[in-house]
Amino acid sequence: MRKHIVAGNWKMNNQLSETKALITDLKQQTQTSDAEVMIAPTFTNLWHAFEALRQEDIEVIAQNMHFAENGAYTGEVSASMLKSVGIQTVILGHSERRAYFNETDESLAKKVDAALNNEMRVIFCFGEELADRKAGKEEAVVESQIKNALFHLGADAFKNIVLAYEPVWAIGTGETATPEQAQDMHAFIRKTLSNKYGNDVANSVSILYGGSVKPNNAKEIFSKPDVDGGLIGGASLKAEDFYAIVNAF
Ligand SMILES: O=C(CO)COP(=O)(O)O
Repeated sequence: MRKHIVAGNWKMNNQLSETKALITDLKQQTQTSDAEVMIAPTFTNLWHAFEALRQEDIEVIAQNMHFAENGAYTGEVSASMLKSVGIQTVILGHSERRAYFNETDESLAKKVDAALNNEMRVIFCFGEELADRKAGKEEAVVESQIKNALFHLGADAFKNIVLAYEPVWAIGTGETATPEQAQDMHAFIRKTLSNKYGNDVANSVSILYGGSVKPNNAKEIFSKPDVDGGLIGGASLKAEDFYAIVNAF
């Protein structure tokens, strides 16, 4: 049975006081689903969030990290630094990182290796742009993003990889992929994994959908057989909305 996961990507939102307030609200919510729940605050709030949620069933995860262990990389944060403040999971390859910070499949492959070498879990994001979909190239784009960043790994590594399909045209736009579009792509992703690593690996990897998931559409998206959870942006900034999505399983 694959794990259900609902992760809130807070992006560059919430100062410390706002982080404290949102965590207080999150603690008051009731979980009725079996989903693993995660939140990804910005770097400056990770330690506070980790300490504040130590006793709760909410994992605090990071939005990004550098591939080097340490050294002259001004402004960057390494895997071991994240681990030193309790963080075990990192989001890598978000489309905003690819678009605004020049992240490439090659640099992402190095980041994935660094995270796994530090025994961290990776939520690896990818997804096509609107022009790709209009040209009918969405599967080819997704396949190359996955192959280039992950297919150097051995099958065992996939125990610590979660995939997140986030079509760029659906992020922050209010436009969601239809549940059928999400299912079709998730099934294609699983087939791509199966062709390389076999059915056991393909069937064990959780594949999340991200892009304008809201309380009113989560249930339908999560009802699809190859959708194992969601990576939630805007709606993760309000505790009630986030838990309405967590409980949509
Ligand atoms: O980018 C996302 C999660 O990583 C999705 O963001 P929205 O839910 O705001 O569309």
